[in-house]
Amino acid sequence: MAEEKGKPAFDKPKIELHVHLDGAIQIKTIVDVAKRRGITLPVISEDEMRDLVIMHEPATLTEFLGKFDHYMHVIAGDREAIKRIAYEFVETKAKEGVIYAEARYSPHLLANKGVDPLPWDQKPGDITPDDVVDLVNQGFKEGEKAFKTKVRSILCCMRHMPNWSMDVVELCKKYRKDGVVAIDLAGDESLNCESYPGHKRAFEEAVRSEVHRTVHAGEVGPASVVKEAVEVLKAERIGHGYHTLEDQTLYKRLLQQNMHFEMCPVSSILTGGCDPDFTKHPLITFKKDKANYSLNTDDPTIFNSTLNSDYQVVQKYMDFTEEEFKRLNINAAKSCFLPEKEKDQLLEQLYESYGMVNRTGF
Ligand SMILES: O=c1[nH]cnc2c1ncn2[C@H]1C[C@H](O)[C@@H](CO)O1
Repeated sequence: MAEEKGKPAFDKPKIELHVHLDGAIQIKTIVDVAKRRGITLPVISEDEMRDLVIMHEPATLTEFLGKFDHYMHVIAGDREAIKRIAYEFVETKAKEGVIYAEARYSPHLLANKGVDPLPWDQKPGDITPDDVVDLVNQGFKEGEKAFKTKVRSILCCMRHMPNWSMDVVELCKKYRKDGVVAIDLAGDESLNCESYPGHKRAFEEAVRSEVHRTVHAGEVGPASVVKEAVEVLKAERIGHGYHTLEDQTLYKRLLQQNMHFEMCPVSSILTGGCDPDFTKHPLITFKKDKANYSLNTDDPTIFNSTLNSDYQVVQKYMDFTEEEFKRLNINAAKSCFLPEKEKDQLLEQLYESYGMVNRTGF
């Protein structure tokens, strides 16, 4: 995918709200850690590993989710590796011109203790989901010091693991003043919440405890999943949401409510969420309607992309202008899950760098 080359599509400070930490690991890190831990990978070189992990053609969400099986066992259950991926994440985002990012991950998928079932066929160890959050926090904090980009975490519940979800909301509560800003629900959207009440209970607790909420919905699944996210799980933002357009009543209502949509253009094609012809992309409608949305990479390792490739795609195929890039980043800052004071500071930073003296215009 990665277009890159030449001048970035939007060479100004950016905000990214939808990116999976475990979908943004450098291939070199995977190969290095595997060597150090004596883990045999299915291939030997970095190039072969890249070829195995990257999605080259549009496929399905299930095929895409299968890509994590190739490397998660290398990072999970290793303190040094978990901290390292967090630190390197900040470095990458700083290079991309991101001044604030919300990175998401499932603490359970990186743990090797206190998680049932143990993921990735690991041997039991001593890293709990709570330890994972602490390690990621350490990596982000050290990264912020070194690279000046601020990163906060969103903790993911996984659709197929409803018995983990109460743990996830408790971790969000425990770390709310220390790096964690929200809860999410990720994974296979065909598993709805009626059949998996664990998620509903966790999101009810999130509402009760004022933990911010975003939900993957309408990425490959129908508008009804978006409706469930908003009405049952009380989502404040929607991850992807392309298929919301199939229910015009819902779409109009969400437009009116100024719902934020976390859009991931490159991802949307490769997961089979949207038609591969970018000129027919739902994002064009969201833009025309001046909706509240952000642009995001989602899983840059697997999509072989950078934030700039997402910006390039919308510039090339959807006529995005510098004005629209500014507008959507301001909307992203307004819709981020930081405490109000920090949000205001972030907005100030954007207004200043965008030369918006009177702070209005959109
Ligand atoms: O685009 C996505 N849709 C649904 N689930 C996803 C997507 N990207 C990553 N995930 C899953 C796989 C990861 O292991 C998990 C937590 O980041 O979230």
